[in-house]
Amino acid sequence: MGTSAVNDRFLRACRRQPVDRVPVWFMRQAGRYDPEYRAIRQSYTLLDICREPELCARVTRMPVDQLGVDAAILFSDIMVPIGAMGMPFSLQENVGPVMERPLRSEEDVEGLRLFHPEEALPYVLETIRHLATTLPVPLIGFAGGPFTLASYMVEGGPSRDYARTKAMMLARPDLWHRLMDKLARAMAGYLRAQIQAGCAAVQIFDSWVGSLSVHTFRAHVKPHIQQLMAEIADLGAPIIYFGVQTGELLADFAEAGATVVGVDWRTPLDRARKRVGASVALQGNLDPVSLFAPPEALRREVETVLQLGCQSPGYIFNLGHGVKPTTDLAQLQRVVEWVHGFDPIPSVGSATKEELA
Ligand SMILES: Cc1c2[nH]c(c1CCC(=O)O)Cc1[nH]c(c(CCC(=O)O)c1C)Cc1[nH]c(c(CCC(=O)O)c1C)Cc1[nH]c(c(C)c1CCC(=O)O)C2
Repeated sequence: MGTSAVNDRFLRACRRQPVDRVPVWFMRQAGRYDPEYRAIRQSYTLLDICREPELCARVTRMPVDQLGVDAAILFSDIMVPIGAMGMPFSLQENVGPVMERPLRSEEDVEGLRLFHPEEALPYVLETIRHLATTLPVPLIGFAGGPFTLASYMVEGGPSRDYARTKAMMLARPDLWHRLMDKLARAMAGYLRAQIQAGCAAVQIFDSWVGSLSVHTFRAHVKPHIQQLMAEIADLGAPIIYFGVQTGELLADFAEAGATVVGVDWRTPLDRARKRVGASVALQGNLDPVSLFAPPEALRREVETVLQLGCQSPGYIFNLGHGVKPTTDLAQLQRVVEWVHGFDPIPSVGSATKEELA
């Protein structure tokens, strides 16, 4: 692990160190846009792939070989550990996670198990151990954020307004805090195990946390996120915290202990930088829909994002949310080429090209 043969520009950017080129990877970079992935999905469900370490490692590696990205993200789903906590679910095509039975009562919360990752999800850790010694780039592990996981558990599936989740939060703050505390502790244990198995960094996908007002986020979620990140900080792996529509929460994300703050496309990266300060790195934030534009128009979008991102040290190029299933693979390849062709030097202040060589 961590040998010099591994391309480390992603980890350097996480730590706000000078880089030779801007690192790039894509949220949801393994998936349906890729014909090879679709072919595998003819014979295996998503959860089948997760449970087969060799196949899972192959799927994780595909975007590294095909796109030339600077990091791999473990192929899994934020719901995988929710099964291990005792809540069965299915992943339904074009819908998302659907719970067998939603979580609604005091007893439901008490019944959630704090699982041992090595016992409950050995195949995840086996996949990581295999990848950590064979990938040419760092491997990112991940977990869902407590609010986002709770939203699936309480609603029973995807939701537009998270009405039941917010109702529990406001009507039963005691119960809500017990649920958040359990989820934060379970995900901290899960992320610790992933890092110990060989993940070089982790991302917390709190995709739907941007649906909260700033004051409800601070009162009902932030302490648990802070706790989660504090519980894994001693391992030294960068922690990326990301959610959609979280422009107003970015300063709180940095304050809660993130090493890297993920930004969606609505907030310009220079504005995000002003909000988070100089002590964290930024990741984002090309609108995933711009990948449907003709190459010349896409290129202009990529350049704009790069110029804003590179104004300060510590920048990782990514989309503002996941790759859409109908995206053309060639467009992603072009983006990687353009990002790697961009001169990041203005972003590193006093360092010269010779010093970096
Ligand atoms: C909210 C969320 C989920 N899962 C995830 C999130 C957070 C990220 C985000 O906001 O996009 C995270 C996730 N899910 C998946 C990954 C794999 C790693 C990667 O390539 O990024 C990651 C990081 C595989 C997957 N997870 C899923 C797919 C697509 C379906 C499939 O291939 O069978 C993949 C590749 C299914 C899934 N699982 C979930 C949804 C909403 C869906 C999509 C439903 C659909 O459109 O069909 C829950």
